Amino acid sequence: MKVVLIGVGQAGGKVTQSLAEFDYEMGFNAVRGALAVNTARPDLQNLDIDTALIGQDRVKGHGVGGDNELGAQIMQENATEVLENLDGRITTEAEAVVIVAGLGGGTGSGGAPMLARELKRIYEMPVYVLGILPGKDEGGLYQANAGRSLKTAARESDSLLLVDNDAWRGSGDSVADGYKRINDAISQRVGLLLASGEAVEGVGESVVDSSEIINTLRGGGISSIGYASAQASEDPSENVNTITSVTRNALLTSMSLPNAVEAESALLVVAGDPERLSRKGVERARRWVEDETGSMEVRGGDFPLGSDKIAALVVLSGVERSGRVDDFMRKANEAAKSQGGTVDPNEFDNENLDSLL
Ligand SMILES: Nc1nc2c(ncn2[C@@H]2O[C@H](COP(=O)(O)OP(=O)(O)OP(=O)(O)O)[C@@H](O)[C@H]2O)c(=O)[nH]1
Repeated sequence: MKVVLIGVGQAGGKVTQSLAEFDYEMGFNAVRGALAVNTARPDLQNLDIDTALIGQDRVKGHGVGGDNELGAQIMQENATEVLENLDGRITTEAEAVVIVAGLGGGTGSGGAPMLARELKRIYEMPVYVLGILPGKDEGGLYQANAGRSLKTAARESDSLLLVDNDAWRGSGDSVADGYKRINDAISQRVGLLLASGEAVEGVGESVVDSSEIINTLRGGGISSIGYASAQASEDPSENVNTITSVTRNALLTSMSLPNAVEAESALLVVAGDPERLSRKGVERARRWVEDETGSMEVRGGDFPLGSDKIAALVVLSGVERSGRVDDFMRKANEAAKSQGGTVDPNEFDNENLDSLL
């Protein structure tokens, strides 16, 4: 799937750069444009992709210090300028736009949903938000910001792909090492998903294309992604079990939103050397995903890739009713109250979330 990426805020810019680099190094060419937008000048100076500094009149290039309402306002005032940076590429090259942001800060958390709204007013194509949830040890302001931003981003975009900062962090990692590992993991998983819709080798009926990604996410709400791989045998008949076991690992141990398995729809992409892939294995794994997620809408397909490994990439859509999202919203609500108690006590309850989605 050909996309334009727009990173908003510090985390958004870093992850966007990491995704663009992965796509370039792998030669996939799914990323047709990458722009980082921020209110903080120093965060942009560290990046090699195109950048746009906004809100200089308000914060003088210093960032919004976690104030996501200010982040949203600044984006609203500057959306036209941001879009001008990208217009040519969005209209001529892209099948979708992906906005990337950390949901805990100010610029990305407030700016990403606002930008999604502006893009949707102008373009027909899907607009997705890749949102990073603060880990459970991060401060109350981050949790409260993310709670608010999560609801709005899910409402304003065609799908909010959530990555929990605790999901792929190594146990002994420093904060910086942890970010590097998580950003690499995001790039690999999301990068492979985008590239899977662009596969050119061994084209056949079973190869995943962009429309399957778009249709899987069509229901809106919150989505998540997982990945696992294993060594493949040269004989495809010996890989039936390998395909089912990598699919189990991806869904049960490696999702970007852990413990959220129940879903409205799903996509299983099995990547590997076409000579080694087993149709029977892919179909068996796809049926297993149906049983596990309780979804009747599970798409499955291949991604031909020159490799001696087999990998499973699982995308779940409509996971907002999972206990994991409820838990997060409860904590965000408590954090919001302890930040000054200005939040409507019902704002984060589940029914309210349902009606917003
Ligand atoms: N995965 C990941 N998360 C990050 C990274 N950098 C920051 N974060 C997370 O992003 C959230 C903070 O958002 P930032 O992007 O730093 O903030 P911002 O949008 O630039 O907003 P302001 O700094 O308030 O102007 C926190 O939850 C951090 O843990 C990164 O490189 N990778």
